[in-house]
Amino acid sequence: MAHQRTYLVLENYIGGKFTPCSSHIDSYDPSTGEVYCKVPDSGEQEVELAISAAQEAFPEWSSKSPEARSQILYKLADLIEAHLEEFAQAESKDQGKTITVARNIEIPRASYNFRFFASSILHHTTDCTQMDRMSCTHFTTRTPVGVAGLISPWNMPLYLLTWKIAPAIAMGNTVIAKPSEMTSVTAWMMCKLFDEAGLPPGVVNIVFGTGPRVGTAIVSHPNVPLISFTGSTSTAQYIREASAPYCKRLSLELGGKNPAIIFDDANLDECVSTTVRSSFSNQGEICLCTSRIFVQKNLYKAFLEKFVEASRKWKVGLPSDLTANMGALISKEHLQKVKGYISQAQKEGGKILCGEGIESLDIPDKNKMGYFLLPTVITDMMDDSCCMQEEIFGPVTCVVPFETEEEVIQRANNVKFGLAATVWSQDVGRVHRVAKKLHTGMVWTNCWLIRDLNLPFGGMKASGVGREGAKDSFEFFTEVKTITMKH
Ligand SMILES: NC(=O)C1=CN([C@@H]2O[C@H](COP(=O)(O)OP(=O)(O)OC[C@H]3O[C@@H](n4cnc5c(N)ncnc54)[C@H](O)[C@@H]3O)[C@@H](O)[C@H]2O)C=CC1
Ligand SMILES: N/C(=C\C=C\C(=O)O)C(=O)O
Repeated sequence: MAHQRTYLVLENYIGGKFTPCSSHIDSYDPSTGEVYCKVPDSGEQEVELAISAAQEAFPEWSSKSPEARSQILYKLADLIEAHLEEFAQAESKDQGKTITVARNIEIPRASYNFRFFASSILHHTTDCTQMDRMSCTHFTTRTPVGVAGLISPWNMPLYLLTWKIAPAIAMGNTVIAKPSEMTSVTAWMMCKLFDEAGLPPGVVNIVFGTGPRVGTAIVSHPNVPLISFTGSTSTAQYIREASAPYCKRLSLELGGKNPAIIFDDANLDECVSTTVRSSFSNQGEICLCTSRIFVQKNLYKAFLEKFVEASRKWKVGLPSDLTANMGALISKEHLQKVKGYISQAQKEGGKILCGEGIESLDIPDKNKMGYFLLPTVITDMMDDSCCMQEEIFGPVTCVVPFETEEEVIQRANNVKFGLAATVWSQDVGRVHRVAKKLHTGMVWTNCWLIRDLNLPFGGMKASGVGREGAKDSFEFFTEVKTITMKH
């Protein structure tokens, strides 16, 4: 008898109920290249139902006290934490990331996102000014905006989705959310917890499917006044155009081409180990990953030697391997795209020092069709080459020398993106000068990716519009009104 394959079949979550979909998209296990899950291929009809459910839930949810909403968010955080291991296993299988990253970083952060905004809404204040000469007091009020459209990517699935859902509902909005069709499993699992957490039906609706069908229907819907999106700059451009007729409020968190600037007085061991991490964490699939490393001439040779040695030790393995530093990339297409950049670099005169084409992968036979790639270090690249200008979003990084502070600032700024940078030096004055002159939304000095969720997260130039964080998300997810009282 022929062996019948069984798949994990996801359902939309609309108005507090799981609703099946008649057609599905194949979702692949990146470590084997095999289909293991079927994701609803929803369209306009499902989006309409979800927006209606969100509109219906809005009056009651938005009039709840912050304390009441906060309790529900805390409960949801507790429930995610109680199921941490199931979420971590599912995220690692669905995305290809290591179980270590899913278990120790991403799922705990998804739970913390709810806890963070559950607390932060209890401490909001609004502005008030006095105008005694006119016998007036002015003050502002803030109210939720309405139905929030939230679209998230595949690189940190639950972590980035909850970073949007938590502030949106904490401030009293209701939600239609669309995770990436490539990584929908943990969002679906989270829906199973909403009822137990006490979230009323319709407050969060999740519609699974592709960008062109579900995403387009959300961003061009007149009853969704606000869109928060994380993903590529090209999709963001489309969203700006599609939403323009409705004057929607947009928060766009996009790609980066993040420089590491390493001066010759930097602590070499620390900057090598952190820059390996910043280049290759999560397979280089984080918008904050370093992909251009500028090293001051006197340190260049020593840095390169140690950096290549450390990159070779950055172990690629199965996502379930506890000793692996890196798992599989998200998809076959993405793997081809990243490899394409490496070939292009060689055509443009680049020299590959380790990784793709130099060493071989050590992966079990049953995973040979998985989307694995070794951490790859390239030198001898011109600043205007593809690999130095475009977002690769994979484990590929370029190392180039520089001589002076002025020169490196100009070269680091010479890309269309402006998300994040790292600066390495023991000269405090220099660190401050350089950080101020970089055209990026975030600068980490002598460290990387240490986050205070209170402070603004986001980029300049093609890296985005708007910021997320305690105060910024409060402002984005609420409508402000100025009231003047004459007395
Ligand atoms: N966090 C980041 O900065 C991310 C950057 N990227 C960059 O984008 C490149 C392409 O990756 P993609 O998966 O194609 O990113 P993408 O921007 O197309 O996908 C992000 C989200 O947008 C949705 N989407 C796609 N088309 C849409 C549309 N027309 N309307 C509304 N939503 C839409 C997707 O379904 C997904 O949920 C990557 O190689 C990487 O360079 C991708 C994902 C995350
Ligand atoms: N937005 C992304 C990463 C965020 C990291 C953080 O909030 O700590 C991304 O990769 O798109």
